[in-house]
Amino acid sequence: MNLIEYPDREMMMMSLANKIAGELGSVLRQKGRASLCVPGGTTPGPVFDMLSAVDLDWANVAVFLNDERWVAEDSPRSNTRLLRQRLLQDRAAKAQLVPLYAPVDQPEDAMEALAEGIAPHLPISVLLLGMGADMHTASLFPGADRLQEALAEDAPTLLPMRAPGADEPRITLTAPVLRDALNIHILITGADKRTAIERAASLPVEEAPVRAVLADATIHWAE
Ligand SMILES: O=C(O)[C@H](O)[C@@H](O)[C@H](O)[C@H](O)COP(=O)(O)O
Repeated sequence: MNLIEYPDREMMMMSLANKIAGELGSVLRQKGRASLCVPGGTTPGPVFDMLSAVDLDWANVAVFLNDERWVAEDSPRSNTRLLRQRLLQDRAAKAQLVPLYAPVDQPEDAMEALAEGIAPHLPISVLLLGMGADMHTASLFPGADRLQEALAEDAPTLLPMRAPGADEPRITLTAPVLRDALNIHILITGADKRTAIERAASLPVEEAPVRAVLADATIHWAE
């Protein structure tokens, strides 16, 4: 497992923001455009703040979430809201936000249209993921209703997901789409998540969905 341990969170966030900016810059130089796929949740905010100030050709960067909670965009639980507030600011305000949410009742009602929006931006140039202590990543939760479908090699780009560990219905990128990313980073903090990711390496993917991306990922950890 490729895990980098940092002396503290601030150094980790700075170093990761630099790494992501470097990888985006190199894809932009090669292809003229790039995509950045990021998690919501409580951990990545400081990386977003630092990235938003970086001098990059943001106008040619498509930004989208790993997964979204099916709540209105003004809900404090909305990952899209977090993206708008913390990443799509300053220089990064020029980036193109590709939605993973639409104001309809259920994720099923918007899934096809949202997947069509994502398709032109695949494969993902830089993928940043979070992880829960239950070893879920994106909304690939252990025990989720459509986990098997989302782990399949021929999974569609997006799937709706409902899980005991999730408060609301979700929509998520599926395992093959995540795994195809050119650069994969997992950002975790705290002793619980360190233990969890180490356990994940020896568990079946159905019990530890993060395992679907582990082989190709760099894990960034600080206490
Ligand atoms: O919408 C979400 O919840 C995320 O995208 C999810 O996969 C997240 O990365 C983990 O749950 C970790 O969340 P924390 O950083 O809040 O622990």
